[in-house]
Amino acid sequence: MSKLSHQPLGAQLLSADLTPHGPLFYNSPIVNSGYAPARGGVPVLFPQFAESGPLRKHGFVRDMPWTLREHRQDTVAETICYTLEISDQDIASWPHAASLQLTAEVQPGRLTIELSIRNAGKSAFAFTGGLHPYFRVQDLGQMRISGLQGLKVQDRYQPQLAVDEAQALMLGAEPFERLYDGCPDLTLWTGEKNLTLSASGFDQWMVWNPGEAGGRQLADLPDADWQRFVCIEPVRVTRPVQLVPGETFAGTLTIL
Ligand SMILES: O=P(O)(O)OC[C@H]1O[C@@H](O)[C@H](O)[C@@H](O)[C@@H]1O
Repeated sequence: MSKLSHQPLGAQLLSADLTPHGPLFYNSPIVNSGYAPARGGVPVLFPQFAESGPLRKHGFVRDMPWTLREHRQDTVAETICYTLEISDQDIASWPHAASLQLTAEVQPGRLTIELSIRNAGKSAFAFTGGLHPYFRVQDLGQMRISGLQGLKVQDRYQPQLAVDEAQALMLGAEPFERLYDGCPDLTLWTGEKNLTLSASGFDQWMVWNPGEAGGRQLADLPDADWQRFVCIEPVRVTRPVQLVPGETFAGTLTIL
């Protein structure tokens, strides 16, 4: 039986069943009509994180059809690989050429997701972005994240906060959006299990949840479901990735 489900739109991983933990990601039951990414799973953000530049929010590749190049499964592991080629003519506001590849591999006790981006054009470009996993939690009030203590932060709702001093991060009904300047290994207590999150290539964690009122404003999220996930996103935001022609960036997220 398949452990991964995914869709070509945005090369979005929708679910991953990790032995012995079970399903890792939240998926909204409200399916977006038209060509929009699903609310849940793991959207890919490129070449702009959120509203940190002039392009559309979170960039454009989550709204583009990728090509499934490989789907392999044996008794131990299951692997998928999607690619996307962008030419310098495709997006008027971003006249660059890039080859993107998203691979996900699940085996007992480990899920690895890798995003690689190659500058396939003739001039250098810079980008921000990353992976946007919606980790499923039993109840947001029980959820804890440890490993963030001592990191410098930029908090959307508490701009005066400079450093996170808490031993474990807990969220409530207020909206939460905090960019941590560093990407150490984290432990996520979901209310049912401890997951270890590690990243490479990315250099910041973004932690996001819309909160109760913010969740109600998201048309593709049932009113109570803000309590069922936390997004812990390995990203590049403050220090964009610079790629000269032919150069490749690789960023991974590993979940144990
Ligand atoms: O609703 P979207 O476009 O998928 O974005 C969800 C959230 O994603 C987070 O990464 C951002 O920090 C938030 O600002 C944003 O609201």
